[in-house]
Amino acid sequence: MIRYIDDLQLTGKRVFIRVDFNVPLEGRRITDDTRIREALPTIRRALEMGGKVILASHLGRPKGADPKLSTVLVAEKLAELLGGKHEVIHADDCVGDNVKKQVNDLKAGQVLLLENLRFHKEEEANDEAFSRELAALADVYVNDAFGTAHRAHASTAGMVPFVKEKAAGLLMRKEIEYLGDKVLRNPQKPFVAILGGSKVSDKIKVIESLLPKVDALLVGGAMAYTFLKAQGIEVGKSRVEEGDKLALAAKLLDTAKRLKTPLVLPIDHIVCADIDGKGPVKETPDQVVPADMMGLDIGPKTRAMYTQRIRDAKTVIWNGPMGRFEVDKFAEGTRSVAAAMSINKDAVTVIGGGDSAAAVEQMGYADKMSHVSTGGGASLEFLEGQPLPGIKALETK
Ligand SMILES: Nc1ncnc2c1ncn2[C@@H]1O[C@H](COP(=O)(O)OP(=O)(O)O)[C@@H](O)[C@H]1O
Ligand SMILES: O=C(OP(=O)(O)O)[C@H](O)COP(=O)(O)O
Repeated sequence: MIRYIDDLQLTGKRVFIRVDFNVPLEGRRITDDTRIREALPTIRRALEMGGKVILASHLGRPKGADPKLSTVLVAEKLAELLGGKHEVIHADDCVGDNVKKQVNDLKAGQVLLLENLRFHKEEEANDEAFSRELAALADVYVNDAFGTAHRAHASTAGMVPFVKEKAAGLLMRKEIEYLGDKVLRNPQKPFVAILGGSKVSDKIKVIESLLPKVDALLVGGAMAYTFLKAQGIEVGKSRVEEGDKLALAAKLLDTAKRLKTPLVLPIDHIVCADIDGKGPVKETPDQVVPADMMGLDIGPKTRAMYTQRIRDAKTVIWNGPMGRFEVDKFAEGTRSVAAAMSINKDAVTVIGGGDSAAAVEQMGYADKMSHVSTGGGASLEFLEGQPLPGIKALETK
């Protein structure tokens, strides 16, 4: 059983909230603040409940203390997003006497954001002494960092047993509710999964786990070419995972056949000799990619077929773009899937993080989905059916 923040008494208590503020940066600019905005409900709730709020996150993958990856930038953005109603104090470390003093001095309504947890290598090593130091800052532990829940680190797992009370935050609750309850455990039928992106090897477990549950699995992106080649179809210069991945794709096609679950592949493509779309771009009449070309997006017939499947579904989960969407000429497949999902108001529509979440955000469809996960790797591992360490650590008997 997992308790949620609303189940606790927070008045006057030191509430340590593990958030995922690992936001994309360009120099000193945060290019997407979604993860900060998604943590606001939990932060506000903890403040309303009278807690002394301590926030902790990693940012990037620093080797030791790296000023370019200081959470100070995030503190500024957070203060702005809180509408100037709460003072956000930045601590220049995440453990030590200074931080302890800052925690003790916290006043009602103030928020303390700790320095990047990964400035200490002990965070990723899940070191016990470091975990105890973090735990010593808190009366209550709240995990709202779904995006990092697949990591067993000090702040997501190690420290939890050393804090008196523990609970999940509101974002964590939303992620578990959509990805777990509404998709994995109790999907309304027809249930359609759409998988794209580039690597079959990264998504193999998700495909295996979803095949017995879905009514159809639609494949797009570079991954489709590994499946087509495994069936002996000419794919030209398209990106393919060779060797044992072809055998793996063939095995998955067999599994789908045995389960009588349609594993649907593109029936036409947008092709070009150049991955960035320099040179002529063509539509193929069928599944075959010309020898000197690459398949870079699904074609119009495939778009229509996938749109129809999505239109008839009651649950849709999508992970991975349908083509090289970063180049406008190859973005139509990804856009049409996003559009079809956004129009189907009768369905639960869930985007499984990563590139597809970035694509729907960029294309303006994000607020039309039932849920857009804040986790890339985490949502994939969740959909594989694995218990995530950050969620497991919250379980009570
Ligand atoms: N047909 C294709 N050919 C080459 N690259 C592709 C193709 N389809 C998708 N991609 C690229 O795959 C990348 C995403 O792959 P991946 O990392 O597996 O997805 P995700 O991050 O959603 O899990 C994107 O950069 C996209 O441009
Ligand atoms: O951004 C994250 O993962 P994601 O890019 O897979 O969504 C998380 O913050 C985890 O970061 P990590 O992959 O450096 O452990």
